[in-house]
Amino acid sequence: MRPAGRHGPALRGSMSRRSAGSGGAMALSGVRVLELAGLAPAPLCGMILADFGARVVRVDRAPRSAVATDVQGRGKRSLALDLKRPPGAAALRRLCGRADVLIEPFRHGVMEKLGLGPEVLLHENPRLIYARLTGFGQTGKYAKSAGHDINYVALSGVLSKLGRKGENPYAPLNLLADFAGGGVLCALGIIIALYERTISGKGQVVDASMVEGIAYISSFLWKSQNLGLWNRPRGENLLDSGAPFYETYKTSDGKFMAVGAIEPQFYDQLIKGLGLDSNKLPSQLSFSDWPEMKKMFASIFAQKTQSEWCSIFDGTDACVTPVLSFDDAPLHQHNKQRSSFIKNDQEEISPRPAPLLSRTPAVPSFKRDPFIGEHTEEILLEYGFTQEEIAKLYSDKVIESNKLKANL
Ligand SMILES: C[C@H](CCC[C@H](C)C(=O)SCCNC(=O)CCNC(=O)[C@H](O)C(C)(C)COP(=O)(O)OP(=O)(O)OC[C@H]1O[C@@H](n2cnc3c(N)ncnc32)[C@H](O)[C@@H]1OP(=O)(O)O)[C@H]1CC[C@H]2[C@@H]3[C@H](O)C[C@@H]4C[C@H](O)CC[C@]4(C)[C@H]3C[C@H](O)[C@]12C
Repeated sequence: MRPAGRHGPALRGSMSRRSAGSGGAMALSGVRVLELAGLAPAPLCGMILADFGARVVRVDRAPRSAVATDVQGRGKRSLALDLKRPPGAAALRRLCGRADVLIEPFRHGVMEKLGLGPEVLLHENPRLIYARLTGFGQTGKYAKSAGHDINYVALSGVLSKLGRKGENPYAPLNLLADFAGGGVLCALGIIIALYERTISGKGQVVDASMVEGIAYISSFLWKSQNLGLWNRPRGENLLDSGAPFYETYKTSDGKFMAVGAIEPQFYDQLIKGLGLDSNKLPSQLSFSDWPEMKKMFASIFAQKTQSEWCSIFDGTDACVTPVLSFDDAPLHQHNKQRSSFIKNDQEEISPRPAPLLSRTPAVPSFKRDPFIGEHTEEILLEYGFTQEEIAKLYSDKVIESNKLKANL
């Protein structure tokens, strides 16, 4: 269990609770999703769908792994099922027969080995959206290779653009491939396929490769190659820490300010806020002067606290904002005014689902994440299994239930 947040009730109830009902049904209400338990990308994809109303069942492994690794289980229920046992694979086929979406997070070929490939499941349920979220995609030299976020960002070409002058390329945590190019784009692919199904009545396979996902998201970098924004070495360009007006700077209290004053009219307000005279400075886009300008800005930002700089720049168009910690971000006035962060029943703070729909917004669950196997029986009954069939699956050790722990 994650440490309880240190914040008061201010964040709680800042959104209507799903159990309290929030007027209209959510956009994905009624959509049945089966998410085969994976590491990080697929869990985010499933959580996005659950936040917007889909009924997401996470299919965990039985026998249960010691540690539940899905920290993105919000709004999901858990069924523990051994897919390697034929009755377990048969049970998943039955579940898929009544589902709208299947999300599978394994490397290419695993589902086929289990007898659960698209040919089988789409034959039995032609309306199924079969989403395959992988690092390298279902084909190609690396299709059966292991990998993680950094490998995918590297193969996409994007990693070569990330990092400061003179340093190695740097992957920003596992945000770009796992989440932006993986979980989020896979969810987009599923929604697009669901929309198309309203016209054709047919499902299809979504081949979500994280390499291609992050590459696609970086289209701006590719298509702006001729604008002169990226033709200098890594760390010497406009947006990759080369420019003094697109950088972070340390303040006297050891915190940081983020500066993004790109356009001349905003840059002028930055210079004014720093107490400088633009007539005595080099031109904003004088690349050769950028290193010295950076040193000058750094020495000025070091003279005041983060709060003092906020007093100077808040409300201006200088594009200067405080670099907030995870403790501070939920409490910042702007984020509080928009309820951008929520606190669940376990006092855990996390970001509100985005984007905010005006009429059918996401209403995230505030309950704790499910224990592995917590809803096994409930789900099987809901999907048409009889008590006798469930008892047989239990006795064959194909399924596991964790109901007791949940009731403690
Ligand atoms: C979660 C934290 C953050 C990780 C993010 C990281 C940076 C990433 O990039 S995640 C993205 C990884 N890539 C993909 O998802 C692409 C597609 N998937 C794959 O390529 C592969 O799945 C793989 C490479 C990720 C893993 O390969 P693996 O060989 O393990 O699996 P597959 O080939 O896919 O086959 C799956 C097999 O499993 C069988 N299966 C599946 N479901 C069932 C079922 N229900 N019943 C029975 N069997 C099932 C299936 O049949 C396949 O079997 P075969 O292989 O025989 O065919 C993590 C960061 C740090 C981690 C923690 C840390 O490591 C310490 C602990 C270590 C401990 O071991 C676990 C707990 C930890 C706390 C650990 C927890 C988390 O992982 C982290 C926090």
